[in-house]
Amino acid sequence: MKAPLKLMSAEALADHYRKMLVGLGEDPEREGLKGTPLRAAKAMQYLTRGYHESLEELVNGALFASSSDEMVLVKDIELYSLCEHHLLPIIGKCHVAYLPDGKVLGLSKVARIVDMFARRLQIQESMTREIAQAIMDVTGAKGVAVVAEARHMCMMMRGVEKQNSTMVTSVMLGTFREDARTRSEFMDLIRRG
Ligand SMILES: Nc1nc2c(ncn2[C@@H]2O[C@H](COP(=O)(O)OP(=O)(O)OP(=O)(O)O)[C@@H](O)[C@H]2O)c(=O)[nH]1
Ligand SMILES: [Zn+2]
Repeated sequence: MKAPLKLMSAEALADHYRKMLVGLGEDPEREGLKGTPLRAAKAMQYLTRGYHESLEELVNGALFASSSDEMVLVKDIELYSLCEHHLLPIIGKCHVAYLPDGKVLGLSKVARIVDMFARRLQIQESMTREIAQAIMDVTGAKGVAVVAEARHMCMMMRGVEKQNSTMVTSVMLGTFREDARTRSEFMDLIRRG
């Protein structure tokens, strides 16, 4: 997913929030709302900051030579994203595994890669695929598996108003796709409490 073509300053974006408040029948000059347009603009910029991050800068060389060819799994990484249809939160967790091929990635970088794609306007399917592909590109692993489990506020707070459904998406690349045993080892590990 590409970054937006033209970026606005927080102040310019705040003007739009001010208009939105008026459109919603509110008074943006009342005491409680005075700072809100700028705060909301900055919050939205923060929640979409993933557009402006680069994989290279984020990984910052934290790739280490290793002869291990055993599965590396980072599970239960918190996920906060925004759905591109309603701009409402997607909240959940993500499990990322890879089979190293001579290189392992700094542990925190796995979570940073998840955030880089979560902090955009997303649909869960694309986000899952983008995370998997990025882990593959960075590590040159033999295989990558990503499972995301999330709740969509657009389905809970409005619309169909279902409070208990979770969307689960998975992307398997390389060995995880080709070898059922590797895939089921991963699935067993993430299901374990
Ligand atoms: N596949 C997929 N769908 C999503 C995701 N996030 C939101 N949606 C869905 O996007 C769809 C948009 O449908 P529309 O009919 O255009 O919008 P809507 O009238 O607000 O739909 P309702 O939510 O059913 O009220 C809805 O079915 C949402 O549940 C996502 O990450 N993946
Ligand atoms: Zn939505």
